[in-house]
Amino acid sequence: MQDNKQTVIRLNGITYRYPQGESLQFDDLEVTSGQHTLILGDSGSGKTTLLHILSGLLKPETGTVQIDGQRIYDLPSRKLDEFRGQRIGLIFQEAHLVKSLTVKENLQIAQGFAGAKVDFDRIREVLTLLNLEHKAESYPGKLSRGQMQRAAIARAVINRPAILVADEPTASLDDRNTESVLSLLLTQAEQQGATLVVATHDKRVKTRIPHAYQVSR
Ligand SMILES: Nc1ncnc2c1ncn2[C@@H]1O[C@H](COP(=O)(O)OP(=O)(O)OP(=O)(O)O)[C@@H](O)[C@H]1O
Repeated sequence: MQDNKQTVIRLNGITYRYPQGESLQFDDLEVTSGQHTLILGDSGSGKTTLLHILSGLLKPETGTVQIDGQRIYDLPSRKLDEFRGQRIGLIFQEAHLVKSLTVKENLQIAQGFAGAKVDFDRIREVLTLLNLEHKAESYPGKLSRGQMQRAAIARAVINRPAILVADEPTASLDDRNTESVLSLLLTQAEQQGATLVVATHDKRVKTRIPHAYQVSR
């Protein structure tokens, strides 16, 4: 049911070098709306680096990153932060929820970062979708691992991003939890109209997301 094929991510001529590291080079990539994509590659090949680059967190040494047609590194940093908050939902290995804030407050600040007004109806809706409404007033330290993961997904989707970026979301999960996290990500992406980009080594993920991009050194 894809009614349009707009390009949501376009990477051209990307290279990056960490201080004292070797230069990482990435093939060009184009992802169209709804074309969920796996980022594959050996350990250390640069998958996390690429996710940071396409999310506006790490400026590449060369090349351009376009999200929804916007060259993101042409934006001044405040605008880039706002753009990221609006268009990109990030789910990294550590949940990075603010520990001193409740789950609900974490979602409020995510709305604030995107320059949006706090929308309690939306917060309630997302918490309900992710089966977390009973944890709205809990602090992250009081959540189980699975609840923490769902809270991270809630925060990632709260602003209805065009792109959902997840780094190894199933690492160290058993088959059952892998299946449930994958279903959650895919369902959330479908429901929110987002395109999913997932970096993984996990063979179990490959069967669910056929479009793949290979990172190699
Ligand atoms: N902060 C950093 N400072 C210096 N070098 C780094 C830094 N982060 C990553 N690197 C190096 O950059 C290369 C790519 O790392 P990256 O984390 O992107 O790989 P990856 O494919 O995500 O690996 P893994 O699958 O093991 O998580 C590696 O050689 C790594 O050692």
